[in-house]
Amino acid sequence: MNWTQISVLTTSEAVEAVANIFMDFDASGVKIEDAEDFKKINPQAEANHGRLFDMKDIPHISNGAIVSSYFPDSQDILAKVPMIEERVRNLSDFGLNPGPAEVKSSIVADEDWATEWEKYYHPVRLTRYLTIVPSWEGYNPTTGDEQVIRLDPGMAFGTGTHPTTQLSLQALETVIRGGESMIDVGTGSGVLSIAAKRLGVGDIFATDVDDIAVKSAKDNVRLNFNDDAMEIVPNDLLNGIHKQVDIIVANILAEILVPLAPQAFENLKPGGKFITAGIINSKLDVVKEAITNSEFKVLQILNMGDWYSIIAQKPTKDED
Ligand SMILES: C[S@@+](CC[C@H](N)C(=O)[O-])C[C@H]1O[C@@H](n2cnc3c(N)ncnc32)[C@H](O)[C@@H]1O
Repeated sequence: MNWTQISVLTTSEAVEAVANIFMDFDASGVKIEDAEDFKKINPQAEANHGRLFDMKDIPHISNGAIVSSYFPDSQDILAKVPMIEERVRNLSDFGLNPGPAEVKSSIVADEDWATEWEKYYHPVRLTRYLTIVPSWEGYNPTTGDEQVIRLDPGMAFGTGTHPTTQLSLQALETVIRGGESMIDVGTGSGVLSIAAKRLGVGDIFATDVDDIAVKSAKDNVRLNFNDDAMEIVPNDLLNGIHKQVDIIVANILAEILVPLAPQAFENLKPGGKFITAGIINSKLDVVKEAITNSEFKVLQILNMGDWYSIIAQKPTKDED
């Protein structure tokens, strides 16, 4: 079967939002080529800790980003290109720079696109303790305290290599002491829940609004633990969820974190930690304000390039 590939030339800060637009048009898959990802690679660190990319093998762009998506012939996506173009241009209303927002189309054969990225994805030690290993590669930990996360992200977001995921992993390493309960909102491939379990979290409840992500997270949990290691359900934010946990983590766009903040407050025990990531620099103040308006105390702000993560705490009973 032939597929139509639609590609948008945009900026690094807009890649997630453009990917979301494609998903709204029922794309069957999204590929991101981001110049920032390549600039951040430190060849020496890669050599020490296992290799993420083989630079010389990869066709890459030196500026901005290209987000491509794939549609079956039956969707007649070419007729909708003007609407896609308009949605991308309108990202400036949300404080994101859409860049040139140039849209191109081409025809690709079969489903090669679905597995194309796999050849660039290798084991990588992402934080002090966490190494992500693609499910199809063998790997032996190099130190005793290294925790391995086996992952086949498939169509779901979360290979572990995006800065927002890395910031979330670093924040989890900072707050986890062992034995906590946790909710992961927008679990994607399940990467944060699997990492948290490896770092010693007890009960984990993970949600995602996207059914493909829920399936992918379940498959990835099975790659690492037993089926019943954690509960993963389709859900929009924390609507209808009434729990009392020690940690809530959410790596989602800022616009979605804002309504999540009061729900997180309700679902945390006194003293519980709320980790948010997915925050582009222009949105940091908006998210911080939503967090403090919900009576959280901001403990720490982590930063990687244009991206931020916030660790906040619900006051303990004594602080009320
Ligand atoms: C940036 S990805 C993060 C994936 C993974 N947690 C990570 O850190 O790599 C955001 C995820 O949030 C999900 N999501 C978006 N809006 C949501 C909502 N309203 N409720 C629950 N999940 C949502 C998306 O489907 C996507 O899987």
